[in-house]
Amino acid sequence: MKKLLIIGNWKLNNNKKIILDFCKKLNSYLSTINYDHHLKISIAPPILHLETFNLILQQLHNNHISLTAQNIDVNILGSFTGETSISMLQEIENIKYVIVGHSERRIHHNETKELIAKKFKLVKSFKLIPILCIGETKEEKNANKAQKICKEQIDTIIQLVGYQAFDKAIIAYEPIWAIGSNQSASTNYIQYMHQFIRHYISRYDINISKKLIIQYGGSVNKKNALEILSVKDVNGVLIGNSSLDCDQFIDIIKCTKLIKY
Ligand SMILES: O=C[C@H](O)COP(=O)(O)O
Repeated sequence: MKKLLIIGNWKLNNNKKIILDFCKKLNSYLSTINYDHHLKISIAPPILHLETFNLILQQLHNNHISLTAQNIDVNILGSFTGETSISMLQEIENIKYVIVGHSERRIHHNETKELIAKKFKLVKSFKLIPILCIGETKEEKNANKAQKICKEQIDTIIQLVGYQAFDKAIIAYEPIWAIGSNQSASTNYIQYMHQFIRHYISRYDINISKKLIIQYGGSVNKKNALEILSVKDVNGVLIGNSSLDCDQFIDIIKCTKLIKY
């Protein structure tokens, strides 16, 4: 049975009232099912709401939902107005994962591969789990460069941290053209890219590659989740829009029960 990690990335959405309702509903659903420990569920609210989310989870005696940070600064402390550091995040009890290199940060905040590698290293050194987002643009896909782009994004991490960095790390393959488009990549294409990523890591270490969690992200919804999660080399999904609605998020979780191994 493969491990599955389902994460809702709320990006810049939702408020305290919605968090409360969402947590109650999701927690009560999870407490009614026979919880499968091959399945992990996490939510990445805006950083401002992580502490609120955490307090609500504690009040609900939650055992099933962890928290993910959408980003961190590359500095640990100092004069960096407006930033949040990894050491501050580490104080929040339920935080487990940190997203690094999301394409929206690469594009809108000019994050370079080198900066992302530094953030990845920082997350590892603070014993949290980095989720490295990689993926190509439509133009790069059309030019047959998708694998080259993903390889380069992985290589920058390996150059700074070594291939061992991918032990207990996560890669989220998110083709930029599929994000927020309502049109996910086809399952054949997802397997083609995920297999490539796993094979690429296996050239360094076969055991790390076998255990590597590779999530898919890009217009996952309750209609396509089952077929995407059933793809051989998919170990979970990173969900944007469809994670904002708790009912739809629960429907996606329900799909994990239907996967045929
Ligand atoms: O982090 C999530 C991804 O960017 C996917 O977003 P989406 O599900 O809205 O396409």
